[in-house]
Amino acid sequence: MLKTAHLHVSLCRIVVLELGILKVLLDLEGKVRRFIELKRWSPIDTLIRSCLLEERSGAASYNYDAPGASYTLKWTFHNELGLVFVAVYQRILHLLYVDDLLALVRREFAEIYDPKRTVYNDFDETFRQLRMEAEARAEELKKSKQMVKPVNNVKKQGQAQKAGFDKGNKKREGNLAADGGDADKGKGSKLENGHSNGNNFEIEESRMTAVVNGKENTSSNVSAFDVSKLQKRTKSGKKTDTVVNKGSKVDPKKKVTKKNRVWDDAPPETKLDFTDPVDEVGNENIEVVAAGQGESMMDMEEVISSDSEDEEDDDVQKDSKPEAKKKGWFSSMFQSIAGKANLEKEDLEPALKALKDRLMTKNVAEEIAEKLCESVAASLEGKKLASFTRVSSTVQAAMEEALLRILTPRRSIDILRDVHAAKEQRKPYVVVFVGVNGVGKSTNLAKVAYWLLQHNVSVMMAACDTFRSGAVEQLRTHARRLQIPIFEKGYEKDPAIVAKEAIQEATRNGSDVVLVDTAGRMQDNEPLMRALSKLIYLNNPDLVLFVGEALVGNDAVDQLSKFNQKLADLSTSSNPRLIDGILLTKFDTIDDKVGAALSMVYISGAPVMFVGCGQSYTDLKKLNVKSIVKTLLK
Ligand SMILES: Nc1nc2c(ncn2[C@@H]2O[C@H](COP(=O)(O)OP(=O)(O)OP(=O)(O)O)[C@@H](O)[C@H]2O)c(=O)[nH]1
Repeated sequence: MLKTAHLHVSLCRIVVLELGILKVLLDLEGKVRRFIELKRWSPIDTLIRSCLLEERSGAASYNYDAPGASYTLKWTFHNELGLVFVAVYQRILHLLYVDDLLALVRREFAEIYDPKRTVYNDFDETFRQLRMEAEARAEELKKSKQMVKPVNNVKKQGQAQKAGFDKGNKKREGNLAADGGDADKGKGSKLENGHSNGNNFEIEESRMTAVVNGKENTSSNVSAFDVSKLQKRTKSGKKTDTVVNKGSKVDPKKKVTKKNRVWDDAPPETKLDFTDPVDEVGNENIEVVAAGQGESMMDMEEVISSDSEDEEDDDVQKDSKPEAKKKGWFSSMFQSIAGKANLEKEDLEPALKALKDRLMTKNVAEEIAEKLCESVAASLEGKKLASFTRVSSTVQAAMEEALLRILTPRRSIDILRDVHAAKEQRKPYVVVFVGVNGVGKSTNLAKVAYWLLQHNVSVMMAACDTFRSGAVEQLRTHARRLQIPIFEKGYEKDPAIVAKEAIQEATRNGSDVVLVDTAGRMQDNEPLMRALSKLIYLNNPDLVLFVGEALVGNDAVDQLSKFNQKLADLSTSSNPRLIDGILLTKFDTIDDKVGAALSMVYISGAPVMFVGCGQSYTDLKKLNVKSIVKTLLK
C-alpha cells in the first residue's frame, strides 16, 4: 500500500493523538488519513503505542517492520505547542538529514501553527525548501568529512565499497548512505528492490508527520511526548526552538548482575502494604485477590527477609542547587517564583539525577531508571516552569505521571471474566506459568488455584515440569491439599505433549481452568527455551504468566527481555506468543524495594496480574499501582 503511495517528502501531515487513538486532524494529501482509518498505516500507531505511551520516547528512532518493507521513524516534539513531528521513511534509504529536517520543520511550522487551523497547504513549499536545505547541509558535511580523511583510508573505503557492491544489496545500501561522494557517482543506479536511486538522498516513501498534542521536546531525534497532557491541548504560544541532540547512554548489552538475597530468621517488623483494597483514585488495579487466613503450605519453611533500607533523603529539591550556583541565587529564586521562560536540559539534570538514584535505591534496574529520566527530561524541555513551582517538583510530577502510566495495565487483567468467556465456548482457560528456577512458580500456581476455587472455578493442574526431579511430587502435594485434580505423566516426557493431553482431559472432564506448571529455566538455556516455545505454540494458552521474584534488580530486565526474545526467536509461528502477564513473588520480603515491578512492566509491556506475598495459599494479591508509585518516589 505504502509503495503505491510513493510519497516524495513534500507534505506535512498532522494527526491528533488522543489517549492512544489516532485521528487525522490535518492531512495535506489525504493518504495518511486513509492509511490510518484503514489501519494499514500502522507505523505511527505502533510508534505511539510502543514508544510514546510507554515512556520510551527517549529512544533515538524506531524501526517498524511491515511485510515487504521496513521503515524508520524519527520524531521530535514541540512541547509548548503540543506537537509531535514524525518522519517516516524506508529504512533502506539511510537518510542522513532527517534529524536536521525535523528540527527545521519544527521551527518553521511552529511559526504558522494555529490550533484552530486544520489545513496547511501553504506549508508544502516551505517544506520542500527545508528539505533541500537539510539535504544540502548533509551533503556539505559529508564532503567536509571526506576531505579530512587520510588517503589510505579513502583507498580502503573505496575497496570496501567495491566489495560491498559485489556482495549485494545490503552492502550497497550502506555505501550509498555512508558516502555522499560515491553515491553521487551512483546516480541513476537501481537498488535491488527496484527503487530508483537517482539521487543519494531521494526519498521515495518518506513522509513528514506532525502529531498534535504532546509534550515539548527540543531534540531532533530524542524526545518524549507528554501523553498526560493529551487532553489539555495548548491553545497558543509560539516558542523559539533550541535543538539539543541527545542520545541514550544506556548500553543495552551491559550485563546486569543479580542482587544477592538477604536471608534472615525474622521477617521485618514493618511492611508496606502495596495491596490496599481501596485505591485512592478508585483504580481497580488494587484489589486483594486472596485474603484471610489460609492453611500454610508445605515446603515453605524458609522465611525471607530483607534489611530495611534507610529512608533516602527525600529532598529532591536539593537538585536545584547546581542551578542556583550557575545562575545565581536571586535569578534562581526568581525563576521558581515567577516562572521560568523555558526549561532547559541543564535545569532538569540535577533533579533527574537525584530521581534516577532514588529509583535505583528502590531496586529499579539502572537501564530503566536512565531511560525513564531521559524520557521525562525530553517531555519537559522547552516547557515553561509554572509560577511558584520548583524544577524538582515539576520533574517529580512528570515522573509520577510516567510511572502511573507505565504501571497501569493497558489490557484486561480480569482473569475471572476471561475464564467465564472461555467457559461459554466450552473450552478450558489455560494458564502457563513460566520463569527461571526457584522463583516460586509451583507455589504461586497453587495460590492461583486456591483463589480460583474461592471463586467457584474448577481447576486442574498440569505437571509439565518433566525436567526437575521432585517437581511433579511437589505439585501433587499442592493438588492433594487443595483437593483438585492433577494431570501428570512423570518425567522425561515432552512437556508440550503433556500439556496438550492435560488440556484434552480438562475439556473432557469439564474443568474450567488448566494451570500448567513448567520447568524453571535460565533465560539463556536454549534447549529449555525451545521446549517452552514449543509448549506455548502447540497449546496456544490463554495466558502466559511470567513468574518473577520481586527481589531482582538489574536482572529483571535480562530475564524478561531474554524470555520474550527467545520465545520470539525460537517460535515456529510467524506470530509468536510472548509473555502476557507477570506474577511477582516474594513481595513480602522486599520492604520498600519495589523496583522490580516497574522494571518488569517497562521491559515487557505486560501487566502485573498478581503479587505473591507470603507462603500461604491466601498470600496472593493484586498490585496497588498508586502505592507502588508513591513508594518508588519516596
Ligand atoms: N516469602 C515468600 N516465599 C515464597 C513466595 N512464593 C514462593 N516462595 C518460596 O520460594 C521457594 C521456591 O518456590 P517454588 O514454588 O518451589 O519455586 P519454583 O519456581 O516452582 O521452582 P523450580 O521448579 O525449581 O523452578 C519456596 O520455598 C517457596 O515457599 C512468596 O510469595 N513469598
